[in-house]
Amino acid sequence: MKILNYINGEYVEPVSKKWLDNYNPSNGEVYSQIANSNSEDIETAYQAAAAAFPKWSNTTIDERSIILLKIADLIAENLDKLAEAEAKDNGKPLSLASAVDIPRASANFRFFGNAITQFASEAHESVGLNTINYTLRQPLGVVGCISPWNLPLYLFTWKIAPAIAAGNTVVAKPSEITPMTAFLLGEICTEAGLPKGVLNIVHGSGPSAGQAIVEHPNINAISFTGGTKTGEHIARTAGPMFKKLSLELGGKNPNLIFADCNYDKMLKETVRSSFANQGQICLCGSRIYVEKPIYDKIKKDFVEKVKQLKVGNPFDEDTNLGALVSKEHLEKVESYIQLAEKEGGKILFGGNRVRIKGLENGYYLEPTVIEVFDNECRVNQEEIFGPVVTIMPFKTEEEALQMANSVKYGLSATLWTTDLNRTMRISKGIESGIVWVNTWLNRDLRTPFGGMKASGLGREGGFEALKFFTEQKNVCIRYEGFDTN
Ligand SMILES: NC(=O)C1=CN([C@@H]2O[C@H](COP(=O)(O)OP(=O)(O)OC[C@H]3O[C@@H](n4cnc5c(N)ncnc54)[C@H](O)[C@@H]3O)[C@@H](O)[C@H]2O)C=CC1
Ligand SMILES: O=C(O)/C=C/C=C(\O)C(=O)O
Repeated sequence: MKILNYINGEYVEPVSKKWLDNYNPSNGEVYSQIANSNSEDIETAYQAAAAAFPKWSNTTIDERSIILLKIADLIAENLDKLAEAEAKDNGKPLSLASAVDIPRASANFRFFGNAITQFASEAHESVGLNTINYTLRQPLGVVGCISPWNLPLYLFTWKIAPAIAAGNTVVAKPSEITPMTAFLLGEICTEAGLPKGVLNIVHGSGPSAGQAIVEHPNINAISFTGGTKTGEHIARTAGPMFKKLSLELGGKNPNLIFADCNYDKMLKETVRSSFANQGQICLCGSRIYVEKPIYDKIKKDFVEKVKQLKVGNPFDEDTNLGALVSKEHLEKVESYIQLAEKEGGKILFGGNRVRIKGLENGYYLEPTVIEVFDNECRVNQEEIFGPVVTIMPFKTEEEALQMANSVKYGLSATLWTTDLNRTMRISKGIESGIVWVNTWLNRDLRTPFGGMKASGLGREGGFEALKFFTEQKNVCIRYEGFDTN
């Protein structure tokens, strides 16, 4: 099977006629071919997007909204097909793709289809000066959206939906590691009546297709989610071109657990925040810090719960962890487990590959819990992005906050306590864009979403995303007033 580009409303082969292998992580086999696009394909996609822009940017808000809501409906109607495609392409449990990834992709279109009808700009009357200022919020033109492999359709649509809702036209590239659901989205957009050229989906590698989007002189903004190193590289290219940039990058998120927490709830959610999606979510709580009096108890109970997780075929109903996304990624995660041992960490559970009968070449790894004794060790500082968590105790609130903040990242943090004053103090002091208290990955799509420090630039979500995808223009009008004499 061939994964083709979707340009100007048509599925087309890449100009080079070259292809990349697409792997099924659950068995390590190549099961389709991906268009290996280059700058020529990006130029074709750009031309289609540029041609569509004048009409789309003048399409009424109602019409845009109706089309976005239709796309949302069609994603929901195709839930089973899309969830199966996602599980096969990514290795994640089908149950997760069905309950989280695909419903959220639909929700992204529904949310921005509705949000655009409520988006407004400001006016400032200069009283006594016969002057009124009003601020236009105009679409940027052709914009680039580049997304990663961990939540493929979920994050692809999280960018595309606000971009087109705001009247832009788009050249988008999903990850070459998980292109399948973005490929399927093309036909859904056609069926929903999205005019040709409004969304162009180009497949291919980061250094070729991705780089060509970022370098294109007339693609005016880049919305990117992915690794921090790639984000840095994109910023170096796009910054001097004065492109608008939204960067949602890596995390090394602390999970601070205090003795006064609701213990059972905390334990259940901490297992989820550690290992959901095989730990491949930038928001996973990969550093667990526990207040000393309950440290030994949590360590024991947490490990007991983790032992019960089933690593297995993504298509089995009782699978909790599926396969990691690629062989390279599996090896990267394993290298951190080896490093942990060298650094003096203690593997409390896991650390080994799992062989699944009939799927022996799949990329399976045990959920792994590592006790660390030095917050500065590399496994506690660097993003692993896999089913690996560290755990260590703290004595005081000040120490917990200091350890939580002493990494280069600042995406999210989770706090478990029933003390309101402590909640307020820590939420204020913590260096992260998102703080969850007694919950995790609890998402209201209206809220600003993104990180500080090396976790990125700007915020997605709600009106923040619509603001990102529009340019403000202030119009100042002096008028003749009434003669008051
Ligand atoms: N949301 C997150 O926080 C994510 C973090 N990561 C982290 O990044 C590490 C590397 O994973 P990768 O798959 O290599 O992610 P990546 O950051 O390289 O890939 C994300 C997207 O960027 C594209 N890309 C790569 N190089 C590009 C370039 N020069 N110009 C434009 N686009 C480019 C890729 O094709 C993909 O669509 C992971 O091990 C993980 O630690 C990976 C995926 C998501
Ligand atoms: O918007 C969300 O709910 C989650 C986003 C997650 C990522 O951006 C990620 O894991 O990269």
